[in-house]
Amino acid sequence: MAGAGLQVAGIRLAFGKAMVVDALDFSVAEGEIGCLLGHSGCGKTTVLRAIAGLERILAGEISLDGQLLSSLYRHIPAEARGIGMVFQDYALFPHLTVAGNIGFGLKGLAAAARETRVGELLELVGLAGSGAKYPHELSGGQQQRVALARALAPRPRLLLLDEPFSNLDVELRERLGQEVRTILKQTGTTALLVTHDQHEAFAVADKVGVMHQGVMKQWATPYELYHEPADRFVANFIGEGVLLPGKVTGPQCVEFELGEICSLVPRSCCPECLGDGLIDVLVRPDDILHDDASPLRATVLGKAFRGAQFLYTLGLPSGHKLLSLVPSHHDHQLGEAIGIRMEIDHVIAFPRLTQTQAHA
Ligand SMILES: Nc1ncnc2c1ncn2[C@@H]1O[C@H](COP(=O)(O)OP(=O)(O)OP(=O)(O)O)[C@@H](O)[C@H]1O
Repeated sequence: MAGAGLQVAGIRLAFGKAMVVDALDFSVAEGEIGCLLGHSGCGKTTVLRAIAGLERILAGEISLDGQLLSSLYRHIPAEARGIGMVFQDYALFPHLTVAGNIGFGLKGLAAAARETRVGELLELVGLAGSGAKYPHELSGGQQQRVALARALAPRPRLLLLDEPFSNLDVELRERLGQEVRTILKQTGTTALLVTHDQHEAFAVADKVGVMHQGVMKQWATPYELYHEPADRFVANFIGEGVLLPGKVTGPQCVEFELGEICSLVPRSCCPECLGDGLIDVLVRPDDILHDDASPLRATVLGKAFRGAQFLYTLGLPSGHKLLSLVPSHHDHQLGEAIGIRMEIDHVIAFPRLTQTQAHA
């Protein structure tokens, strides 16, 4: 169906005189999982609430499956949008059993059909046999599965998940994130997740939007965000890495302290686009390999143990720092000089900021 899924086009939201979100665009195709990712206060929840129909927009449009839900002149009430929600605090009814909670939104169904649907959902979220329990008898992770089942029961056109795992410990968060993705894919549910946790966004979503101060910096797949960040903000926000000063030396080549790389150079860094050819090259920890035979040396300034690997902070002769992921059996001491080699597949670089831009 044309226009199936969620379309958010140029929306603006404000509280009083304070503009919170402006000119925000993105779309989530039918059956796809989208995610809004950003620091606290960047406006993620406000956008989610606008889509749910809990906030009015001042400009732009929100449509679902081709139906206009919100504009300056139109506001379909939340309860008529066919949208399900899962919140951080589960928001289960404590006096209802698990089955009662899941069946809550199915009042229109005959008792037998309701019971069948509740049974399907209990099965789907791995809680078959727990229908007669009360929420307080369940763990946090189980309660969140009940909340998910309750939201999915009426077969919503769109499911919104607001920081759904943030009350859970890290390990469970990761596992439940994977499970929720599997369940949403199994049921073909179109969904939008809000989180400030990058790992969660990458584990659950097909497309992730990085938001900053109410603006969408980039809406892309996790792979593209990591390997083709649209700007410095996204490059710094997603993953780890450092920017090293360099220079464009040809249509496809850049040179910096670690040597010369000739590969596809970002369009914004083409020689004709830059007066002085000065750029900053992004170097990720996985771009730097430890190699004793390499003439390129760096000093170990710091190291963080990550189980299979160490994340080394290395000092270059120029004084610039680098990060490198090194297998953890290479246990070097602070202050030791080690050989390194770069293995950069494609260049991520940004035009060097002028002094005014850098201080803005
Ligand atoms: N009801 C409100 N009245 C006034 N200002 C609000 C209201 N709700 C949110 N804000 C402000 O709008 C901005 C965006 O808030 P929002 O909750 O959308 O951010 P967020 O990215 O979801 O943050 P968090 O991850 O902390 O929930 C913040 O500056 C916040 O203080």
